[in-house]
Amino acid sequence: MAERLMVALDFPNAEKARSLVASLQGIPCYMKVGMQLFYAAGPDFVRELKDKGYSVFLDLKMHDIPNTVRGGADSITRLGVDMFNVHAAGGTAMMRAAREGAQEAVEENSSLSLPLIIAVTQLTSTDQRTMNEEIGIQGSVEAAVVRYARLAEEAGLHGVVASPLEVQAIREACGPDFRTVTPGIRPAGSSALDQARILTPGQAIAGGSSYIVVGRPITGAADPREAAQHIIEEMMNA
Ligand SMILES: O=C(O)c1cc(=O)[nH]c(=O)n1[C@@H]1O[C@H](COP(=O)(O)O)[C@@H](O)[C@H]1O
Repeated sequence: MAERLMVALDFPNAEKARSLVASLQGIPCYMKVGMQLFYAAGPDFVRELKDKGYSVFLDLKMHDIPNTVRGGADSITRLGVDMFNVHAAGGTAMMRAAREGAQEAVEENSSLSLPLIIAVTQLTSTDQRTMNEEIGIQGSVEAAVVRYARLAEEAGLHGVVASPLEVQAIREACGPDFRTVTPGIRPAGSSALDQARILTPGQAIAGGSSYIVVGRPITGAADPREAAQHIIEEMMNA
């Protein structure tokens, strides 16, 4: 079950991230490297995690013209990561380009395997009002997420990032093999902070999430190891 927990290493430097990783030693969770850590510590830290045996999700949320995303996906795949993401809002041509870039890297290097390529739908910090009034997408968040999920599937991607609240609708639209990666996870009693569409770890797993992404409830805990173990227990009992 711990393999379905992705810990978001949102830290300003390698030293702080390394210390959190050390505190979780022996727990076979996925490690997620996002913009803050990657822009500071770069590819070397990703390789360090791979050398330690971790599965790595490189969360850089690419959103650019297809040619640029194809190149980005090629470079990311050469780092040997297990998963990376792009924004579904970039459209199917961009998502296809991400897949092609990753495939080209694998074809040129037989030691690599194709990473899971995942499309971000609506950020879990976005609520209904923001989506309708600011972003300008009408209808429910669930409908918008499902529409993006269908586009991602059509483009040959392996799954989506969404809130656990939308997992059932995504599964109905895209089937059981299509991965759902769900941030917006808050253990009972912990603060939502900037997240808008949240569920507990147990609710997310019971609802069918393939992976749950957890950052501050672990990284900001007084005892991160205990917090992670608690979450894994809750996942197992779900
Ligand atoms: O792609 C992501 O990982 C992501 C997408 C999304 O819609 N919402 C979201 O919170 N995330 C990431 O998931 C993590 C959630 O962290 P916490 O809110 O601290 O648990 C952060 O690293 C976010 O960048």
